[in-house]
Order: sequence, then C-alpha cells, then structure tokens
Amino acid sequence: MSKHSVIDFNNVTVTYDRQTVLEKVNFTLGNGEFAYLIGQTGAGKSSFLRLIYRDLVPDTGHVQVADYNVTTMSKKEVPYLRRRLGIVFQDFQLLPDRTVYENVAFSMQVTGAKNSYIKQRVLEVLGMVGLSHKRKNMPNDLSGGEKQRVVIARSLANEPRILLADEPTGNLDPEASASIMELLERINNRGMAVLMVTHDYDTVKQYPYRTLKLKNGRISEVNAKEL
Ligand SMILES: Nc1ncnc2c1ncn2[C@@H]1O[C@H](COP(=O)(O)OP(=O)(O)OP(=O)(O)O)[C@@H](O)[C@H]1O
Repeated sequence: MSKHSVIDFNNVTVTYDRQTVLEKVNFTLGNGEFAYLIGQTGAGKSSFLRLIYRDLVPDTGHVQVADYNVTTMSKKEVPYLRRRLGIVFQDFQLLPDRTVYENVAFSMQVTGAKNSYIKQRVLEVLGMVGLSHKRKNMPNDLSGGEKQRVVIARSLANEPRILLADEPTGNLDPEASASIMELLERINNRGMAVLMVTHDYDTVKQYPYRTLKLKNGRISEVNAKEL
C-alpha cells in the first residue's frame, strides 16, 4: 500500500450464495481524503464497509486498511484494526442508561486507557462536537442531531485515522444535517480520512467530494452534479 492511502481494495470480489455483490473492485482512499459511497439499496454498500472493518472477508482479492492486511490478518488483530477506525453507524446506538460522558468514556475503557487520559480526551472530543455542556445528560434528553454528534465524538475518542460513516445525516432535518456535515469537514480538515455512505444527494451536491457509485458489482466515479 502506498503511504498516501489509508484504504486499498485490490480486485475484490464478494459473492453471497450465487449473487456476486462486488466484482473485482479496485478502490483507494487517500490519506486525509473525504469520499462518498453511493448506490441503490442492495448495491453492496454495507458489504463494502464490512470488508473495511473485517466483518467480511473477500472471496478473492485483497483489502488493506491503515497498516493492516485485512484479508490475511488473524482474528486476534481485529480489535486493533477497529481502533484505527472511527465508526459512525446507525445501528451502533448509544447506551440509553449511561450519560453522554459515560458513553464516550466507555469506548476508551475497553482499550485499557488510563483514567486521567480518558477524562481529558472525553472532554476534548465532546468539545470538538460542541456538546461539553450536555455531558451529564442521558442520550434520550438529546435531539437526533445531538445524538449523532455524540456518536461522532465516541468514534473519535481513540484517535482513529479513518472515519467510516453510514448515512450520518439519515433521519435528520436539513439544519441538523448541515451541522453534522460541517463537523465531518472539520474532522477531515484535521487530517482524518472520511468515507461516507449516503443516499442524501442534496448533501453530496452541497458538500462536494469524490463520489463513488456501486452498481452491478462495479464501482465508478460520478459527477455529483449529475446525481
Ligand atoms: N449475509 C448475506 N447473505 C446473503 N446475501 C446477503 C448477505 N448480506 C447481504 N446480502 C445481499 O447482498 C446484496 C448487497 O447487500 P448490502 O447490504 O451490501 O447492500 P447495501 O447497498 O448496503 O443496501 P442498503 O442500502 O439497502 O443497506 C443484497 O442483495 C443483499 O440481500
């Protein structure tokens, strides 16, 4: 893998039963790059992301993420790979019976970080997403946009190199979506690569970055203006 890329797919094929979902896909996400992944329902976007965090192994081809050869790595190494990734998915919900602070701290405690560092880092990432003042609140006291910002803060806690975001603006009103996009841009400007799966074409047009479309097992670059 080139030192300029953080994700590399080389001729990746994924087949479920007899259905080929990805066929000899090549893809590179540059260090610090922002890119969108789009495609109709069932096009293979979730499968694509699952390959990156090693929830799925390709039938053929290679996947490299940060310094890890994801295709050949041992199971023992998977948690270390995942710590290099910030994951913002709709089904990675917040724990409803823990405060905002505790939700973010929890993701660091499992890595064995020191308490003094956890405290400092949780306050730092909550500050980054503009929610320090809500740290003692429970998730259910927050709006949808604020909850999503806590999920983003949690994903940043372990200082990942890559942020994977699956529909981070789904179900949010335009104002909350804009605040999430501005936050993702700020994070990206600090040097983190961002790969965002979305159906929200208005957002793609408003915040244009390289846009890749999955269709019939293939990936191609599209012009956001033509969406
Ligand atoms: N574990 C599995 N076993 C069999 N088929 C699967 C499995 N996972 C996904 N598929 C099929 O592979 C295809 C791609 O699924 P995938 O979830 O990757 O698409 P997607 O683009 O993320 O869709 P959506 O936008 O609806 O989430 C679909 O036809 C799906 O039914």
